[in-house]
This record gives sequence, structure tokens and C-alpha cells, in this order.
Amino acid sequence: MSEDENRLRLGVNIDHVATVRNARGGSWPDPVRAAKLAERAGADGITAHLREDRRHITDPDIEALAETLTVPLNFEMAATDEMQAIALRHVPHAVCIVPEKREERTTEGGLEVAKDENRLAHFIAPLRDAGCRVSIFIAADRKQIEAAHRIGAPVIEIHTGAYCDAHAEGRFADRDAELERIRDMAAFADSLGLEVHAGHGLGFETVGPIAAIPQVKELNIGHFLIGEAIFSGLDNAIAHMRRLMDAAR
Ligand SMILES: CC(=O)[C@@H](O)[C@H](O)COP(=O)(O)O
Ligand SMILES: NCC(=O)COP(=O)(O)O
Repeated sequence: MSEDENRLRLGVNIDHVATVRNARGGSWPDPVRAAKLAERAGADGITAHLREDRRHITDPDIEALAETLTVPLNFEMAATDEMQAIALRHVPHAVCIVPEKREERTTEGGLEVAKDENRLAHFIAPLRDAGCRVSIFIAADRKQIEAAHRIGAPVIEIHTGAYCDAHAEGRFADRDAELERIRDMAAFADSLGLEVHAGHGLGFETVGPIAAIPQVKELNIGHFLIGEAIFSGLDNAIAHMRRLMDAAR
């Protein structure tokens, strides 16, 4: 296996550049400019979440990203007909199916695959057949991982939010328990032949133990990097994150 194939990939999520832009309703800062900067800074991919309420990334953003990126686009989307049609129009490198609730501040939980297997199996089939790498954003839960495997998803992305929240709130025993659960479920998913990714809430203080999990092949990180960019620049924030990821392997 080439060194590249072993490299832990970093997907930079640029949603919250659009959050800042939308705060004034104008066109600055441009998420696409941020994506191009992230590419130059070493991002292995760009992740963008087109939410149903378009609170940050918009349809023109996705159009522009699909046209200009030179690294893979990971299109995060809810399991709706509207989003499926948009994905099939652009055929991004990857799609990640995520749960959405209008009232949530951010993605709170993983997709409830186990309760919706038949619909989701039919939902992802045309995306997979079109050539998109289909990922399911789920909790570190055996039942959900088994269901993701049964519906034919080749990739899962483990939600690291509970782990990161516990760290931020000083609940270190909870944090360590969450980390153990993520480690166990990454190994279990790998044993089923699933490719394992992880993301949500990761920052400089929390990325190391997740990056050290050998079965994890890709991290998607956004909110922390965009926040850190305010202080040190997006390129420096990405470079620092990259160093921490490499040091953990
Ligand atoms: C699925 C996921 O964890 C991220 O894409 C996250 O959803 C970022 O977008 P929000 O901050 O709008 O939740
Ligand atoms: N799927 C996770 C992602 O894309 C980035 O999440 P966050 O770092 O913005 O919380």
C-alpha cells in the first residue's frame, strides 16, 4: 500500500466561512476562496454541508465548489429528494448523509439508519451508482454501524461531538469513555469492511487520540479551524492541525 493510501486525510469543512458571510447577507468572505486557500494549505478534501435551511452553505456555493476545486468535494446532505437531486446534478467525489433538525444549532446526533434501512438503502443506491463515495454520518453505535453496512454504504463517519463536548466541559471520564467507544466501533466497522472516517467538534486539543485510531482514514474538521483562522490564518490553522494528525500516527 502506498504511503499516500496510509495517510490520514484531512477534509476541511468550510461551512462557517459562509456563516460569517451570511451574517451580513453579502458575498464576503467567500467560502470558495477559503476552499482554494485550504487546498494550497494541504487539505486533502473540502467538505460542505448544504443544509435544507441554507443557514450557511448555499446552492451557488456548491455550484462554484464543484466547478473550481482540484481536491475532492465531500457534499454533506440530508436524506431528502431535494438533496439527492442536487447531488446527482453535481456528482461530487463523495456524499455524506447526515441527520438534520431545523431547530438544532449543529448536527446533534448520528443518522438513525437502523430505523430507516429500507428507505436509506434505496436512497443511496443512485448516488453510489453515479460514482459518489457514499458515507453515513453516525454515532459510535454497533447497531447503526451494522445497519449502515447492510444498506450498502462503503464508508461511515463517526460523530465525535460527544467526545469533544465532554472534553470542553471538563467531563474527562465521560470523554475517555466516549473515546474508548469510538476506538471499539472504528475497529468493528473496519472488521465489516467499512472505511472509517470521523468528525464533528474536533480541535487541537481533541484531534490526537482520534487521529491515532489506526482504522480511521479521514477526519472532517471545520468549525474549530475557521474559528482558529481568525487568530492565526486558515493556512496556519490547517498546517498546525496537519502536524498534530501526523504526530499522532
Ligand atoms: C455533519 C457535521 O458534523 C458537520 O457538517 C456539521 O454539521 C457542520 O455543520 P453545522 O455546524 O451546520 O452542523
Ligand atoms: N462531518 C464533520 C464536519 O464536516 C466538520 O464538523 P465541525 O468540525 O464543523 O464540527
